[in-house]
Amino acid sequence: MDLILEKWDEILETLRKEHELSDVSFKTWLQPLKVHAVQNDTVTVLVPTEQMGLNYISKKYMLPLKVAISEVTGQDYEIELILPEQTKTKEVKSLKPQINENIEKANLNPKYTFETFVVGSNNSFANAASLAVAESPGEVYNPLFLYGGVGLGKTHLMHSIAHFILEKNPQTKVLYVTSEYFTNELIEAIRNGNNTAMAKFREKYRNIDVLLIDDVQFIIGKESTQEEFFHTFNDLHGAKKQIILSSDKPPKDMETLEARLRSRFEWGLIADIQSPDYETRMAILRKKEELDGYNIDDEVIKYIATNIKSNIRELEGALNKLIAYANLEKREINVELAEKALQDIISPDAPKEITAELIIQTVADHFNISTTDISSQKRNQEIVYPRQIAMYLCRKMTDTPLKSIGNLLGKRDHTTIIHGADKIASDILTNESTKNVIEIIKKKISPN
Ligand SMILES: Nc1ncnc2c1ncn2[C@@H]1O[C@H](COP(=O)(O)OP(=O)(O)OP(=O)(O)O)[C@@H](O)[C@H]1O
Repeated sequence: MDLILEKWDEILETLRKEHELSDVSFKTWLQPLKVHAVQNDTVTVLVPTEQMGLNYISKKYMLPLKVAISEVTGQDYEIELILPEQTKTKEVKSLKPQINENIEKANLNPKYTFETFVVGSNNSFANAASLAVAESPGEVYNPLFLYGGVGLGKTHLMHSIAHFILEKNPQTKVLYVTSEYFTNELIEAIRNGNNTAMAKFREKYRNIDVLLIDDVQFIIGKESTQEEFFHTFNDLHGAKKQIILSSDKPPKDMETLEARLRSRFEWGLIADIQSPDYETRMAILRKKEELDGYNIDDEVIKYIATNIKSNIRELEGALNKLIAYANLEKREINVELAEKALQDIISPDAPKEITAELIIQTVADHFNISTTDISSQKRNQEIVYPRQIAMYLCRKMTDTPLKSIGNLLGKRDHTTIIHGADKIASDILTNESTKNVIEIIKKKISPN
C-alpha cells in the first residue's frame, strides 16, 4: 500500500506524459482517481464519479494505468475500479497482508527462500545452520556467519532465513542491508553533523530483532564504520537479538578486521558455502527452469552444468542468455544453439572473459532488481542508477562496442550509453557511495 500511495502522483504523471494527455483529459479522468486499497497485488482505485465515468476510465485508461504502475514501482498489479458507494463493502479488505509489507520493509527479494534454494554437498551445512537460526532466532547460533566465494548463494540463504522468520512471526523486526548500505547510511548521518541524524541511525539499527548484514568484508578498513558496527553488534547481541553476517572469507582470514570484531564474529557459528558439484549445478538449473516455466532438453542442461563450474550467478546467467538468444533468433533450444549462444562464456582455452552480460547480471543482483528491469524503458531512479552503473562498467571493463551495450540495455543508442557512463564517472569523484558501489561490484565481477 505504502509504495503505491507514495508513488501515486508519479504514476499518474507517467501515464499523462506517455499518452500525451491534454490538461483537460488529465484533470477530468485521472487526477481525481484515489488509491482505496492494495491487497494481494490488486490496487483498488476509487473513481469519484458515477457509473458512466467508471466505465469510460475502465475502457480507456485501465491498461495504461497498469503499465504506468509497473513502470514506476517495478511490480505488476491488477486494477479494480470502484465507486464511492462501494467503498464500505471494500473497507475490510483494505489492509495488504502485513507479511508483504514486512518483506518490503526488510528489503527482501521474494524469490530468495528456502523453497527455491537447492541443497547440495557444497552448501548443506550452511543450509542446515541457516534453518536452525530461522527456527530459533537469537537462541542457538549468534551470530551466524556465512562465507563463500562470489555468487554461491550467501545472499539467497540470508533472505531465506528472514522470510522464514517473518512467515512464522510477522511482527518480528527484520532488516537486511548490505554492509555498503550500512556504511553509506552512517556516512550520511555523520555528514549531517547533528545528534538527531546519528540518533536516528542508531535507533534504526539497534531497535530490531534480526539484523542481516551482507558482504561484511566491505566494512574492513573503514574505521568509523567498524566502530559503529561494533556498538551495534554489542547492543543487539547483548539483547539476544539475532545477527547474521556474510562475507567472502572467514573471520580469521579478514586480515585488517579489528581483533575485537573478529572475535565477536567467531562467537556463534561459522558456515561456508563451496562451489557446487555437477549434480548440484544440474539441480539448480532444473529448479530455475521450473521456476521460470521452461522445459529444456536434458542434454542442454548437462552442457551448461559441465562447462560452468564455479559460480551460480554465471550458471543462471548462461541459461538466461541461451533463452534470450533462442527467443531473438526464433530457434529451438538445443546443444548446438547453446554452443553458439554461450561461446563467449564457455571457451575451454581462453581465460574467463568478463562479458557485458555478466556485468549487467551482477549489477542487477547487487541492487536486487531483475535484468529485465535494467533493460526496460523504466525511468525511475531505482532502475536508472543501476542501469547507468552497468553502462559505466561495461565501458570500463569490456571492449564491447557501444552499440552492443546499447542493445543489451534496452536498445538504447550510443549517446545514451556515453551519457550514462560519464554521469557515473563524474559521480565517483564527488560521491563516496557511488565510489563504494563501483568498487564492490567490480570485485564481484572479477574477484582477483
Ligand atoms: N543453492 C542454490 N539454489 C538455487 N539458487 C541459488 C543457489 N545458490 C545461489 N543461487 C542463485 O545464484 C544467484 C547468486 O546467489 P547470491 O546472490 O545469493 O550469491 P552471493 O554468494 O551472495 O554472491 P555475492 O558474493 O556476489 O554477494 C542468485 O540468483 C541465487 O538465487
